[in-house]
This record gives sequence, structure tokens and C-alpha cells, in this order.
Amino acid sequence: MTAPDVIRSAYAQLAVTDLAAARWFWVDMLGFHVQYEDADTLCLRGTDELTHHSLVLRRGELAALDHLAYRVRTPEDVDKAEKFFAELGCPVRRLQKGEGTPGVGDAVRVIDPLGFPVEFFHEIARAERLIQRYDLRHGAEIARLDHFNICTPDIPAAYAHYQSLGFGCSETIEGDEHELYAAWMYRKQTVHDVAFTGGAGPRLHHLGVATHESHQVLRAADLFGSIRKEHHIERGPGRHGVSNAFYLYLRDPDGHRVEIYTSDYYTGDPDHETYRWNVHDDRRRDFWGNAVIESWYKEATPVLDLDGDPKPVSDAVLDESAVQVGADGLG
Ligand SMILES: O=S(=O)(O)c1ccc(O)c(O)c1
Ligand SMILES: [Ca+2]
Ligand SMILES: [Fe+2]
Repeated sequence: MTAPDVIRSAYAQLAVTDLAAARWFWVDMLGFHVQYEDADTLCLRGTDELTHHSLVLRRGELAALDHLAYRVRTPEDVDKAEKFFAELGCPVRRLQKGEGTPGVGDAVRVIDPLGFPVEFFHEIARAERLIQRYDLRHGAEIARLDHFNICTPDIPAAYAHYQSLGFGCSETIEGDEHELYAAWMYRKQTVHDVAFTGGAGPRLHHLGVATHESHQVLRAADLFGSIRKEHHIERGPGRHGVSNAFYLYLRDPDGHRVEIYTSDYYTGDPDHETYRWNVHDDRRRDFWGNAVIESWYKEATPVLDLDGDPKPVSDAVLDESAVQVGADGLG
């Protein structure tokens, strides 16, 4: 089975129960730009992004992940993706241009071996260059989508699946016997396109969106505090151990988690080595040793199947939050 040539995590499509409230959060507060809008759909992108969108919000009855989407290098890679997942016995659905998400061409949607709805596409509409439209920047000034973080009960299985798709591994969190608690994996040459958080799954843990500077991360927190919306702030600001990024976690009006993330590092050399953290090192998730609050480990967004119905979840094998590690872990 030849794996499709994945370029990067490209967009996520979320179902939101109140499109206007979601618009306030993602456009007014975070600073995404509206590329397309109708009564049920918002297609959004960050200031640096040159394709139609990196986030799609679609009105729905249940707050859920509709699908994650990876861009592949050529139209032929969409065919390869279809074959790759069909041979794994996964549900597969081909979408012609115009049948799926606005702006996206020929694509294939699958339920992957981890139970996640995932789209692989090549063709997507180009968008006007806003990189130097400083006059249009607003809110947290989000530059681009950076990564997906998914909750899954079997981290080794997730690692093996994404390794079979050609993803490298930049960092891990491991136990004393090297049992795998978490992993960060990439195709683009930064720390991750996808990362795995141990927990009941399939569920979406968060979307990571990048700003250029840490002052935009701090500004986001101040913006929410200023208008008495501080309850949207869940964790941080802080410095990650894994990735070394400066971060802030927020929850949108539906509870979807988003991380504002800046300043990780280059991983593009062919012999790039995985950096391994011990689960007992309480700098791993916050380099300053600040505790990870319970909701961050326990709460996540359900995912939909290819017919739009919520998928059941199965419980975790390992529970990092149960490991007693100083400032982190709740055991
Ligand atoms: O908290 S961790 O340092 O493990 C971490 C590192 C990178 C991320 O994107 C993240 O969400 C969490
Ligand atoms: Ca809070
Ligand atoms: Fe993240």
C-alpha cells in the first residue's frame, strides 16, 4: 500500500451550535479572516494563509468534529489515499469538486483506523495574500493553523498509523519502561501536524493555531479578561516543555478547545532525532512546572462519522493524569 504524500495538516471542520457566537470567538477575538460565509457555513483563514481556509465552522445540532483534513502533494495522492484506506478496510467516500467543503476540489473522506473522520485533498481555491495587510490584523492575529491534537485510547496504535503515513516523530512522553503516553508527529518541518493525548477516543482534543509572537498569545488572554469572558481561558499562558512553544488554551462557546501557539522549532533534516520526555518530569507539559488542570486531560470534542452521526468512544489504556508527577497529573 503506497501512502499518499501528505504535505501538512490543512483544515478542520467543526460543527457549532451557534454560528454567530462561534463567529465572535474565532473571527472577532482570535482574528481569523472570513473567506466565505453563508447562513450555515463560515470558511476562515489566518493572516499568512494563501488557500481558501484552515477552519470551517458549520451549524449543527451537536458540537463535534466533522472532519480533519490533510493536504496531499498531487491529485494522484487523493487516489492513493482512497486505495490506502480502502485496503485497510476503512469506510471511504470520494467527493467530487463542489460536493464537499466550499473551496475544496476532488477529495476523499475516510474513517481512519483510530476512528477519526479525515479528508485528504489536493485542490483548494487560492486566496488573496493578506500577509502584509497589517491594517486587517485584529484580535489575537492568528497567522495559520499549526496542528491537530487528538484523544485516542491507544497511543502506540496512533503512532504506528501515522508512521505508516510517513509522519516523523519530534517528541514523546514515555514512562519508566518507555510505555508511550503521548507523541508529536509531523510532515511539515515543525514539531507537529498531529499529536496524541491519551484518553477516551476518538475525540478531538484541540486545534493548534500559530501566532508570530508571544505577545499575541498574551494579548489574547488580556482581550478575554477585558470583556469579562475570562471563562474561555482554560490553561496558560505558559511555556511548553514538549515543543518549547509559548501557549494559551481557550474553549470556544461550544467547548471546542483551541491552543494559541508560537515559537516551536525546525524538524526538517532527514536524521532529525525524537526528543523523549519522562512522564515523571513535571516540566514536560509546562516548562515552569505549572499543573495541568483536570479539564485539559478529561474534556474533548466528539467526532462524527461519514454520515454525520456521533461516534462512540472507548476508554484509554494508559491515563497520564493518574500518574503522580509533582505539579502535573491528578493521581
Ligand atoms: O503540554 S505539552 O508540552 O505536552 C504540549 C506541547 C505541544 C502542544 O501543541 C500541546 O498542545 C501540548
Ligand atoms: Ca478559566
Ligand atoms: Fe497543541
